[in-house]
Amino acid sequence: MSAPDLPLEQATLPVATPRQARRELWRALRPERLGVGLAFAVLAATVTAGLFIPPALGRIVDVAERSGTPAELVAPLVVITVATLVQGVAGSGGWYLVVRVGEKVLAALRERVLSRALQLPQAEVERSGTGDLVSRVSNDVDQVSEALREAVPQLLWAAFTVVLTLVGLAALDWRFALAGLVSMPFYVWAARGYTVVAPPLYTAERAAEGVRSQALVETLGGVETVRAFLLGPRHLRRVGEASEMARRRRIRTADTTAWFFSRIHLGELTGTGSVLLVGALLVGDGSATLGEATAAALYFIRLYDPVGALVNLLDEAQSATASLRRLAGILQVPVEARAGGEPPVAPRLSLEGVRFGYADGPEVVHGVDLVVRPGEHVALVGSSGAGKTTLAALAAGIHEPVAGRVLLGGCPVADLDRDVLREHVALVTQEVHVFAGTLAQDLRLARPGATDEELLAALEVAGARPWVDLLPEGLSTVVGEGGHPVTAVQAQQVALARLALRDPAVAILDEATAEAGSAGARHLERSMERVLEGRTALLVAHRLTTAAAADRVVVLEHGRVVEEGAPEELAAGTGPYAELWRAWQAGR
Ligand SMILES: Nc1ncnc2c1ncn2[C@@H]1O[C@H](COP(=O)(O)OP(=O)(O)OP(=O)(O)O)[C@@H](O)[C@H]1O
Repeated sequence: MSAPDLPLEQATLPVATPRQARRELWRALRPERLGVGLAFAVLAATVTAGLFIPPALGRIVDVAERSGTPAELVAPLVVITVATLVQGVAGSGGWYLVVRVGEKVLAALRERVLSRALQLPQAEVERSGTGDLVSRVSNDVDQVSEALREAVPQLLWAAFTVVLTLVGLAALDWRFALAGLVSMPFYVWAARGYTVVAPPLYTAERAAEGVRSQALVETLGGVETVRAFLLGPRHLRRVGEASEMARRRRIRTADTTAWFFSRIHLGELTGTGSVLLVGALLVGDGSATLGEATAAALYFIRLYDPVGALVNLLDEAQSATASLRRLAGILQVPVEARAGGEPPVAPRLSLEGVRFGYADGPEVVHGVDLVVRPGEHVALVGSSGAGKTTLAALAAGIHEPVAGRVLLGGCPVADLDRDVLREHVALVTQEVHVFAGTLAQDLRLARPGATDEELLAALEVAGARPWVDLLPEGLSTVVGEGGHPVTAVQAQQVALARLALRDPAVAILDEATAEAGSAGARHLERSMERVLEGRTALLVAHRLTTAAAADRVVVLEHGRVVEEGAPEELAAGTGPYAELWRAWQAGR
């Protein structure tokens, strides 16, 4: 395997524009607008209750200054107690409501992103690498979810507090509000600089994280090949370079954040100084009491926390926005527009002049013509790398040809709705997967409504009954990862049983007999024959006994059909198949 060095800035999936991201967020928020309204109302009530506390404290100062009676303290103390209680109760209620709505919105968004991720055109995933996709559905979802849980409730609380506290200051005396506003230019200066500078930094940071994930996935996913070809140092270097880039970008964003905070502190200093100065002047000329000046200073100090939180949140919001744009980016990738098309009438599969290449790589299938007639079993044979698996994926509509057409019953597969296509054509790849869960759940993935009897019948056809009947809890046995272990042959049989349940007219099978051992392989061959009976089938035959049982054999070499015909005729001839057949016989 040649492992060309990947450029660190490789193509990744698209990132949505801020507008597209807002549209996606709004789409997820819309069904929850009642909840959002209620949460807003409760949060506003909480903040309003808090506004009563500084003037009540101011009143206490005034009473103390003129040595008033203890009875005069009762009213302000009651106000403080009630306001504190309301703040506590309504505050936690509002918080709960916001978090609840946030979770619902996040769930809706995550579901849409995941379902779109599963529909992404294979070519797009090949081009951008699975690491980027994994990083988006893990890191970026985490980032947005953290923001919705923490940042959004705080952001709302902070915004309400700032606005309503300024109203409170103005209610005491408009000059206090004016003094408080002196700090604003510093905040705006900080915030504007940050909102302009930070977004590209965060986007770049996330992109570097995506590249690092990709490098890790490639190294760990292909660990055996990496070891076998002594590619460790090269992969380590690549992971190291990607990590270094992610680290450098993280530090750059952290530096920007530190700058931002220093401007905020300048704002706090100026604002508090101005309010105290105005307070002193107003008390001096008798237009305000000492208590009112105290209340004004308390009001302004109350702003520290929310403004600080806004700063923090601006930081988190920027970061979450970058993640949201990456998630929404997945939603912007057009899924192949399949108009629906007329469902195919006959299970006839034809490939006409099909050409294909992976991502930006060279062409690996060079103009293949192939017809599988209804009910016919055609075996694809050829040496490793000839293009058999690729051709099977093209026939199943997983890849789209760059030229030529794949037709099902005369209808171009590219025009067929995916669900219609899957109903008619099923693909069983070499990498069969037994999903964690009970055996029945695993099988019902193919046909959700199937009864236990139907499941058992399908297992019977796939030749799996002998071992399934011995399972401790039969169909309810948990199989796969963390459950009852299944062998490679058993996993294949489960896949074949799923195929029988799905009951497609056309089956495309990439035979995985390589690791099965010869006894297991013979077992599977019989299972396969039974499952394929009556169906149109295209088989990637790694074992020539499978090819010998087919109606027709197509020999592929270097992405081209070099020979085709009935297996016994070809075996008796002198062409490439006869050569493969003799080598196979000799090697048995
Ligand atoms: N995901 C991929 N990305 C890039 N190139 C690929 C990919 N999969 C296969 N190829 C290349 O396409 C060509 C055909 O490969 P393919 O797997 O279809 O051959 P095959 O005949 O099925 O081989 P095998 O019998 O070993 O499975 C090979 O040159 C291979 O390196």
